[in-house]
Amino acid sequence: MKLQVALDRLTEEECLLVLNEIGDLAEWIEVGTGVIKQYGMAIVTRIKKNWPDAVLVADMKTCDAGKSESSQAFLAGADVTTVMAFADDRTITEALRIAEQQGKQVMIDLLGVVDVERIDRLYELGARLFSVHRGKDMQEQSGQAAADVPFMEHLRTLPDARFSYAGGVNEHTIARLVPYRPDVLIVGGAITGATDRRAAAQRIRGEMTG
Ligand SMILES: O=C(CO)[C@H](O)[C@H](O)COP(=O)(O)O
Repeated sequence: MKLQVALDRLTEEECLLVLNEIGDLAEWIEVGTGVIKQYGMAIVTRIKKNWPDAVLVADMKTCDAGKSESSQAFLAGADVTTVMAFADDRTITEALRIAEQQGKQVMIDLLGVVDVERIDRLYELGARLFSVHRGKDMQEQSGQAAADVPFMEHLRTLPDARFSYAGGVNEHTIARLVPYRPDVLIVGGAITGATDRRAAAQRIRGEMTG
């Protein structure tokens, strides 16, 4: 299980500061959608240059123009770009085609998906990396997304499929996720918003392996 640290709602300098503090504890680094909107693709390039060994995820959340947005992300230095599961099939296939051409990956964000049939269709289209995602605004409601567990169980049955889990993961909620063996755990605020970020990241890593 890999740790992906999500850089969300931070300034460029804060992103670099966070990575200096905890970058060695995360195998995957995500440049958040809002950060990309604020600073453009240049911040993806800058982070890749400073952290060349990490798997760099540009959280583009593409929902149209799959070819051009995926190309943009990969050209900037991303290893993985995100595409929304509800996008048109053509958007998905174009993003997957560009990724394959360039030896990169597309992570399909399942935010908003309510049935496993869509997951099966995405798999049929060639998607192999998924993100089970409980959105920031969804987290305002109590409880977990009803589909989280069925989605994780279903994804485990698909040959070669890998998945991440994102949304409200912290040292308390992690215990319920570990049994489903996500390939990547995405953690944003619980690390970036902690007073002692390194201690928080270390505790989360401890929960992942322990
Ligand atoms: O949009 C995201 C992933 O697509 C966020 O980066 C992810 O949900 C992490 O957020 P947090 O841990 O703060 O809830």
